[in-house]
Amino acid sequence: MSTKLLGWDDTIIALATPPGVGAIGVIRLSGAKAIDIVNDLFPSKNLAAQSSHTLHVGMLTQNAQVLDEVVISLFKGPRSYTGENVVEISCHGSPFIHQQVIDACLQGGARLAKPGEFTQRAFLNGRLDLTQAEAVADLIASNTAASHKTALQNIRGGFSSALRDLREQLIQFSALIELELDFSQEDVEFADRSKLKALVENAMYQTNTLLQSFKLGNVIKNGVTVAIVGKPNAGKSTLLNAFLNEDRAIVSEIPGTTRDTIEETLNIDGILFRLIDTAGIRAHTVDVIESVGIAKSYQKMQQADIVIYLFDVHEVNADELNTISADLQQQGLHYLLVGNKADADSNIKGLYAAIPNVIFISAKSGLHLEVLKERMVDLVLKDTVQSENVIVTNARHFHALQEVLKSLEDVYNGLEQRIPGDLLALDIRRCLYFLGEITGEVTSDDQLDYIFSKFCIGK
Ligand SMILES: Nc1nc2c(c(=O)[nH]1)N(C=O)[C@@H](CNc1ccc(C(=O)N[C@@H](CCC(=O)O)C(=O)O)cc1)CN2
Ligand SMILES: Nc1nc2c(ncn2[C@@H]2O[C@H](COP(=O)(O)OP(=O)(O)OP(=O)(O)O)[C@@H](O)[C@H]2O)c(=O)[nH]1
Ligand SMILES: [K+]
Ligand SMILES: [Mg+2]
Repeated sequence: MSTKLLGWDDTIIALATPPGVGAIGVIRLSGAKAIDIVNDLFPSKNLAAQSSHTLHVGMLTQNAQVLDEVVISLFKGPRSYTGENVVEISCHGSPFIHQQVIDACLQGGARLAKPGEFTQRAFLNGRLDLTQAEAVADLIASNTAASHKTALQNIRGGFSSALRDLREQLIQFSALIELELDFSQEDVEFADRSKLKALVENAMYQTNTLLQSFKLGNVIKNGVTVAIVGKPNAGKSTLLNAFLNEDRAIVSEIPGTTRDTIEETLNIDGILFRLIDTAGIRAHTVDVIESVGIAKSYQKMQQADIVIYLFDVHEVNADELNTISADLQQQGLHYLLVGNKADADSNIKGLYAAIPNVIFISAKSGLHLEVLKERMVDLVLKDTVQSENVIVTNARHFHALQEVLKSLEDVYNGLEQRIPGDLLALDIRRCLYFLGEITGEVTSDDQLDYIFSKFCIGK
């Protein structure tokens, strides 16, 4: 594996716990000199002589000056997270102490770790494959039970093993083709082409399943943006507040109350919705700030995964609603038409007959809010594959899998057209190459640096 990385032999150091005051702060070192560097600051014991996975309490001391009373954890390579010597220093939770301890180690020969560098080393030492390393970053960023679950599943190698299955099928295919190539002089078709076809079809099916899981994966990882749009006074801000169960946005009977967009998150059934309350849209306004706000409403609407078009049931007729509906549809938006203020006596029945998909609510009283939530979840899950299996959550993996599928299609077409085995072997190799790109078997240093740079420092 790559050893060209600059500073690969260095011993690195970083604060592993969040900066700022906590009860305890953990400073982590990894590298060949980690134990020696800390040992020089730890007079009460010879750490180099201690076994791996042991704890040691004592004073951390530099130039006869005590820095802190600490607990030292020893992990001797290769039995550690990174596969190198790892030492963790648990200090008292003062940023001042952390800085002093880190400075003392820097003077002893360590250097500050780059973001993700501990995990990068774990990867380079074969402790994790790339999908598992990326899942570590996802786990840290996870903010719903679902995103936590998929990240943890991927750290344990769920996605890797799905790829391994795929890989084995392709290798089996290659082997059959190679066999044929060995006998090519005799001009025989050794490999049973219908068997080959079945193998490729199965691989295509598996790749497709993984690709289709990405839509759900993306939802799980990044959430769903929901723009609440409509005319002034439709009750958009009231609806946002009802969703959040708090007075987040200003509500008033004055049209044009909301000027700028307001964004808040809401977890419904494990899906993270990013709700955006927008300025009410009206055709004619002389107010400059309001018209800027309206422009922004349109922009948020275009970018949203889901649009809630909210209207006051007393202020709209069926014709107008049909026009609005057609307009949203034409823009290719996923939208829900929601009639608000259905609490008071109203013309609901007429509207309902006109447009059966309308959801009637009262944002003010909370009437049918649960129905709306259900419809939002339905809309998200509508075209997603429900699966207990592996879910692709990473755009990099998704794009590589698309390349895998393309190569498989080439193989399939090649079989149909009875192209020679050596050409088929090339397509298969390309396929294996893209699979290897996902797990990190074939990657450039630049690509790795890019992936790990998105981690936080100390990870
Ligand atoms: N204190 C601490 N907690 C942590 C981490 C860490 O680095 N330090 N981790 C960092 O993400 C996670 C745990 N990951 C780890 C993975 C492997 C090993 C390790 O020492 N593995 C050895 C020994 C196993 C054994 O003896 O049972 C090995 O696999 O050989 C340690 C932590 C979460 N909690
Ligand atoms: N009766 C009734 N009144 C409501 C309901 N929802 C909102 N309102 C009232 O409608 C008025 C406008 O509500 P807002 O939430 O400020 O409306 P908005 O769509 O955010 O308005 P702008 O920000 O100005 O575009 C307020 O007086 C609310 O109390 C409802 O379900 N029933
Ligand atoms: K208003
Ligand atoms: Mg408002």
